[in-house]
Amino acid sequence: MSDAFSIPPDIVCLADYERHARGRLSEGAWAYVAGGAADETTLRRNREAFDAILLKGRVLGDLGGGNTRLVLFGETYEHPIMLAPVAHHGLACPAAEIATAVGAVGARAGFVISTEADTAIEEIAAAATGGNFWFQLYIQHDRDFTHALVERATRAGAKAIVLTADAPVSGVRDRERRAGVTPAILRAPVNLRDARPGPVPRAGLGESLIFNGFIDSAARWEDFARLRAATRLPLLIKGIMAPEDADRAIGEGADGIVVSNHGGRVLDTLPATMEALPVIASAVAGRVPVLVDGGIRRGTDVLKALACGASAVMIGRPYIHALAVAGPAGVAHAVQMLRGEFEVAMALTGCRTLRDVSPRVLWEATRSGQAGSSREA
Ligand SMILES: Cc1cc2nc3c(=O)[nH]c(=O)nc-3n(C[C@H](O)[C@H](O)[C@H](O)COP(=O)(O)O)c2cc1C
Ligand SMILES: CC(C)CC(=O)C(=O)O
Repeated sequence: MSDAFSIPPDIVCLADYERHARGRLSEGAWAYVAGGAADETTLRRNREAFDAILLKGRVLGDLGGGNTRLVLFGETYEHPIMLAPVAHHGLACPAAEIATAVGAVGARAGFVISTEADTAIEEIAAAATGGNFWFQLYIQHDRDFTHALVERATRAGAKAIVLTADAPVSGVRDRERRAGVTPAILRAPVNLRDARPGPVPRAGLGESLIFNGFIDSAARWEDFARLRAATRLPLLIKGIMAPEDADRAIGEGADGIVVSNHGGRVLDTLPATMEALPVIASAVAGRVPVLVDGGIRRGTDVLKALACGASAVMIGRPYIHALAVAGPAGVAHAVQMLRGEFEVAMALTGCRTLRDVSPRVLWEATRSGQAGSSREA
């Protein structure tokens, strides 16, 4: 019998964690974690886009002394794989974000704590000692509280703030509704306990719910400007899917952007992030680091993302699966496997360090758009 913290022996890749996790989570929790918006077109596409890109194998290069190290916002990371902000780790593991933080430190992975974490920021920070964590921000109706939250994360040692901008309203979550998921399956977000609640939007038959309530308190560019003025930490915007928004983000003082469609969970029929990345990286043209997430499941995906202009990648669902199956050891193991696969992919495409990763590792005919990596020669 395996207990919660032992790694099942048949796990050799991230898909194996997914298979095991499905058997461990309730039907509702599975629908919440695995699901995407509406018909899940974007969710599927995130994967398909990676598979459509082919690599160019290279031989007999001198790869001695290689490594996967990078510097991001002044901090050194051993590899470019980070844990994306994911709400409510308590769904997957009783120790919630504490377990994730321990696993992240073990695997030397940067960890982005969600605003909707199930654990106090300070407690997660204590568990993350020795590693780097960032804080993901959802701007709350109560703007003063929002700024106090950023201040808290800063005091706790966050190395960057990631403003998630792509979910001002919730996506159309058919899978969750079919599974009968209600907010009751989630713990109340502990870090938001002291926020002044906004008005509860209500709409009668024939009235607009979104435009009669939700959208009024949604974050805007003015909020970003206020945040920019209030924090000295590196500030990134997550959820950029248009080159125009990337350009504006940089113009407004963003230190980095995350090309993300929220794992296909918000607006269905957005392109895959790997379809958008080359276009956006080209518009950014090396002015700030570009990160990407969505559908990364193999080391070859990490290589493709970096070749298309990303400085680093984030994974979401895969580490939640690992957390559900094997707690902190699972998180560390999942990242370690992905990093190992990435190193194999680097070696077999002739890359000694991340500087060598460029569009040249991609088979020409399968490259979409033009990548604008600052590493490109
Ligand atoms: C269960 C779940 C909860 C999420 N919660 C958040 C969140 O609180 N904040 C956020 O910015 N993104 C959130 N995301 C999106 C992730 O940060 C990330 O963009 C996405 O999971 C990447 O795709 P992947 O799961 O295919 O790796 C969540 C994703 C999942 C699956
Ligand atoms: C609590 C939610 C807003 C978290 C989220 O971003 C998601 O479920 O995708």
